[in-house]
Amino acid sequence: MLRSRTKLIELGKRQLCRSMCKSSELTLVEVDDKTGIATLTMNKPPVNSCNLEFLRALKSAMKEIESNKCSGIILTSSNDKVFSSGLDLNELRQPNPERLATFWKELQEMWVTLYLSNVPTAAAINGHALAVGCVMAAACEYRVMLPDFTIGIHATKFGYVVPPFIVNTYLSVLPHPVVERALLQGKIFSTQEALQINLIDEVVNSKDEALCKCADFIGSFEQTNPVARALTKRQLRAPFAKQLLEDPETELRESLEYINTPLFQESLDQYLLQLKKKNKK
Ligand SMILES: CCCCC/C=C\CCC/C=C/CC(=O)SCCNC(=O)CCNC(=O)[C@H](O)C(C)(C)COP(=O)(O)OP(=O)(O)OC[C@H]1O[C@@H](n2cnc3c(N)ncnc32)[C@H](O)[C@@H]1OP(=O)(O)O
Repeated sequence: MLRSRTKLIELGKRQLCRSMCKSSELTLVEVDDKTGIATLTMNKPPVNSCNLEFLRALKSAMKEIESNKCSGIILTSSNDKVFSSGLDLNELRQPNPERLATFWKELQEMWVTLYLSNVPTAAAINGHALAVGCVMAAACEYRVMLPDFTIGIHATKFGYVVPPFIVNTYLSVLPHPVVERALLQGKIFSTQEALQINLIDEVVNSKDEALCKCADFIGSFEQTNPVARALTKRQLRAPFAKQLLEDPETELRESLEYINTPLFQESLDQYLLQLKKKNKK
């Protein structure tokens, strides 16, 4: 009882000393004056689907947080049911070639920025995290999730080949056989299933609790040297990012080619129809 009261007081304090750092329409950044932890809230209605502008806003918010020497990043969502629904599929449908190339480059850069961030990163998953939404959470160092939501990469279910950097994000969190089965089945996990396979670290009952856990995780590095920590993290993660760091053009070319195939475009049309139909029922 006493412990939970102390926790609540602690939570209150944390909320009080939070100050706004910088926000755009699509992202909101709040920095805790005491801890230096930045909470980056995704705010693209209705479901945080990643279009070009949103990917740009996310990347620029992360870079700004790093350059302000914040002590860590907590990634979360302003929507209390959806963390992120992944890529905005409208960006991939009958695309304008120039915009698609810019979009895909932004995706690559946003991923590299988050995956190799110098500061500790944690995801407070307060809603469904699908496809690239799951990838963003998995690119963080720590994940805590609310019950009764879903998380996973279901690309193969609707006819998409999974790009290598997405495979690699899973591989840096989960063992190879688990990744293989999950990606080939296009498996979407419930919160409880995600905990069982260690795709997430903990389950909590509220967003505030999720933010608190993430702050505690980031605080656990207080006694480490930030430069040594960042370089060690980079060393551990570089093999998974090697391909994108050394040759982003090949990944870009292969993805654009694939997105422009009739096979991809047809399955995308069908999938988008299904998504819209669901809402008309
Ligand atoms: C060898 C080289 C290979 C290279 C391969 C290259 C390319 C392959 C590309 C593969 C990459 C995939 C990564 C992705 O991230 S694809 C995105 C996949 N995401 C999804 O499938 C999520 C779909 N959404 C949902 O399941 C649900 O929306 C939800 C997230 C569970 C939320 O449900 P709910 O709260 O009920 O909201 P609605 O369903 O009503 O959605 C509201 C509104 O938003 C539209 N919408 C939802 N998600 C997306 C999206 N990802 N993109 C675009 N639009 C989306 C939905 O249609 C609704 O619109 P209307 O209000 O107009 O009906």
